Amino acid sequence: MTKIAPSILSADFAKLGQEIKEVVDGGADYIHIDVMDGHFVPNITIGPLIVDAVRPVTDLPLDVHLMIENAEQYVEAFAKAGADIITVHQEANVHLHRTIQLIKSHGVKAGVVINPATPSETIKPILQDVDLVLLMTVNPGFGGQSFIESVVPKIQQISQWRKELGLSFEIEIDGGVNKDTARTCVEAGADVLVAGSAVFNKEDRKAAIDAIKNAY
Ligand SMILES: O=C(CO)[C@H](O)[C@H](O)COP(=O)(O)O
Ligand SMILES: [Co+2]
Repeated sequence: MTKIAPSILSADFAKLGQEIKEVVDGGADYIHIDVMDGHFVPNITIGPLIVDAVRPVTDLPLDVHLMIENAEQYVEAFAKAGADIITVHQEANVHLHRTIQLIKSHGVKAGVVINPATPSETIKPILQDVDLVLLMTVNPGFGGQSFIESVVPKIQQISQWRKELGLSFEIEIDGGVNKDTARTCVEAGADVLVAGSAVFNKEDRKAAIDAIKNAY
């Protein structure tokens, strides 16, 4: 069963707890939290303080997507705040293997992320060490962008390598996922779909989640 991870980037932050409860009740599997630093991406969003604040709201896994430089400096704070999964960008982590091991040392699942223009080959050496691979289908930084179709062959490639290497990491897709693009992702091998605007920009969150789930 493919999982849905609503991204709180498109939620109303003035009532974040209530917003999260609505997607939990609506059938969400993970809560996706987009952390941006204004350096790696041209936007600033959430820090460990907010992760700590939402931790008591739900028992669902908190899936923390770090779009930041110097991620290793902040891993401990996000782990202590209650992250269950921490993903870091290949493009922003020169010592990627070290950062992945650091995340795991805190008892948190570790994932690697690549941007749409980054080739899959750049993460092949780390596949055996990760719990999750996140493929961006938009350029990171903002919600509400259009799905970049040319990433689909990378989903197929990562799925094929997972099979050939006998690995069991999850494949997550992030950016422009909605009821029209979900099926392509799932057919290519996705296990987890992040959806921000397609869920939080709709009045009825359960109906929005169901519409995505019913599309594949
Ligand atoms: O990482 C992200 C942006 O960098 C977000 O998770 C993503 O864009 C979700 O928003 P939407 O579903 O509206 O595209
Ligand atoms: Co994200």
